[in-house]
Amino acid sequence: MNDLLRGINLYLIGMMGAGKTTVGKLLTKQLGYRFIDTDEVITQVAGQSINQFFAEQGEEAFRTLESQVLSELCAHQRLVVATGGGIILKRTNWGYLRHGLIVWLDVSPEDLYQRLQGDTTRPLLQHDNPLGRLQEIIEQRKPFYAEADVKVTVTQDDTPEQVMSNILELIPTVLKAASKKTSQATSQPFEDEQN
Ligand SMILES: Nc1ncnc2c1ncn2[C@@H]1O[C@H](COP(=O)(O)OP(=O)(O)OP(=O)(O)O)[C@@H](O)[C@H]1O
Ligand SMILES: O=C(O)C1=C[C@@H](O)[C@@H](O)[C@H](O)C1
Ligand SMILES: [Mg+2]
Repeated sequence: MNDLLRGINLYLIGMMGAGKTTVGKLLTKQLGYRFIDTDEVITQVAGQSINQFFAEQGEEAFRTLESQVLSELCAHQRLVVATGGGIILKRTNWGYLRHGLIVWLDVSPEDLYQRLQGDTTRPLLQHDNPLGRLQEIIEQRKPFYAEADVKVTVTQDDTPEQVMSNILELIPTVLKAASKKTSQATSQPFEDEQN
């Protein structure tokens, strides 16, 4: 697997509570990679919690800092990056994410709700109807998440270890498909010349 990945970063995307942090940490052990969480970096850089940041500086300022953090991670290799749930919203972020392999953890709103019940650290869920809010956000974001290289559907019975091993199984299939495309593209001019 490490030979196949050649040190490229893995970017985990998905809704808040999808398991990016939990599964990301498991993946680093398996791959000998380092773990980075963009939300944690933002918290450190800003010197305040995500909730405080949203309340005092607003979501737009958060998104700007999030992009800045992501852009700096591209310079590094062998990282598993757990991204913030909304990282997919900015087009420019996709340019950074595409430096590595993008893995979408797709979890139903009902399962997310179960996991996040009582959690007060996600500002976008401080709402009268958090399940309805989750459903709404997922509907808006699905087309963006679906642009990932790998989609992993996570069911209620999948443990974090199972999710990790599903990801590790899927990665070679996309990497091989990509290298096939590249070799076909580079062999094309040659064939043209012979014709
Ligand atoms: N496969 C799983 N099955 C059951 N619970 C899980 C699974 N993966 C993660 N969890 C639990 O769900 C909660 C959210 O997980 P985690 O913090 O890893 O999500 P996240 O995607 O990093 O969220 P955020 O975007 O808000 O940082 C945690 O309590 C975690 O223990
Ligand atoms: O889904 C979102 O927009 C967010 C998810 C979290 O990871 C944090 O980045 C923040 O709470 C915003
Ligand atoms: Mg997280």
